[in-house]
Amino acid sequence: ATNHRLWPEIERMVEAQVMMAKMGIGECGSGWQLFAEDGEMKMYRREEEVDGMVVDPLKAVHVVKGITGHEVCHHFFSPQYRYDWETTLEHMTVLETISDDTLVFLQTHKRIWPASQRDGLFWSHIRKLPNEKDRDGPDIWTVVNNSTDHPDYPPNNGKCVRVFLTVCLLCQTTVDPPKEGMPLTRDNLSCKITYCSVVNPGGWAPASVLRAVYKREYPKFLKRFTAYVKNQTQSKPIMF
Ligand SMILES: CCCCCc1ccc(-c2ccc(S(=O)(=O)CCO)cc2)cc1[C@H]1C[C@H]1c1ccccn1
Repeated sequence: ATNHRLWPEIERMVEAQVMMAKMGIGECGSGWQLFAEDGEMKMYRREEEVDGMVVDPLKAVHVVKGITGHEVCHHFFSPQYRYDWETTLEHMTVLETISDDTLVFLQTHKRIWPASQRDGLFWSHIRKLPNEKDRDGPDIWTVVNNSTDHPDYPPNNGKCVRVFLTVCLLCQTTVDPPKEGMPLTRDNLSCKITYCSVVNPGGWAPASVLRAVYKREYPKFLKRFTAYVKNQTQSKPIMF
């Protein structure tokens, strides 16, 4: 729905986030340090603080066989799967359905001692993008999540401290064509996933605690989420 109050912001954020996600780590500016690696998954972060609070930008790249970018983005965007893969989630509500590709979420995350509990209120938008490199190749799919306001849920008015986040999941599918006359199967699929996130914890939390939490939670999240998508799709028809 292009006539919604958030539309100009969504357009601007999607364009900016997709451009950043497409850039390699080298081009993304200096200061990226590899902090986690597991097979094809590589996680980088930049150490940044705003008003003394850790807001380390994170960029992860991963290559997963047997699934498509559409399937990855569909399972990331759609609320009905979220409790299955988002382990730090305590509660999730869809506050607004702006259109079938744009939702507003309110999420409370489990408290991480000794910091106080956090919640996040953000719009989430899923979009298919043309594959510029290979016109007749599979499309690129992306989901962008960005903090927003909602009149009924002002920040920090209850038990939770409101986090401010911007997240971009960008997926590029590659099809390795089967032998002449053989059917296309999931063995011919590979998906390059780029996950970028900046989470401002919203209120003070010890830098050492935050960095330890991110170091533990982000690799776990991406591994668990991609394994979940593989599991959910393995016996289903391919969704391009
Ligand atoms: C003292 C801790 C303060 C920060 C707590 C917090 C809040 C939200 C978030 C977060 C919110 C949304 C997203 S998402 O990618 O849009 C998916 C939808 O859920 C992702 C991560 C993260 C964390 C930090 C736990 C850390 C953490 C890291 C990866 C996963 C879960 N938790």
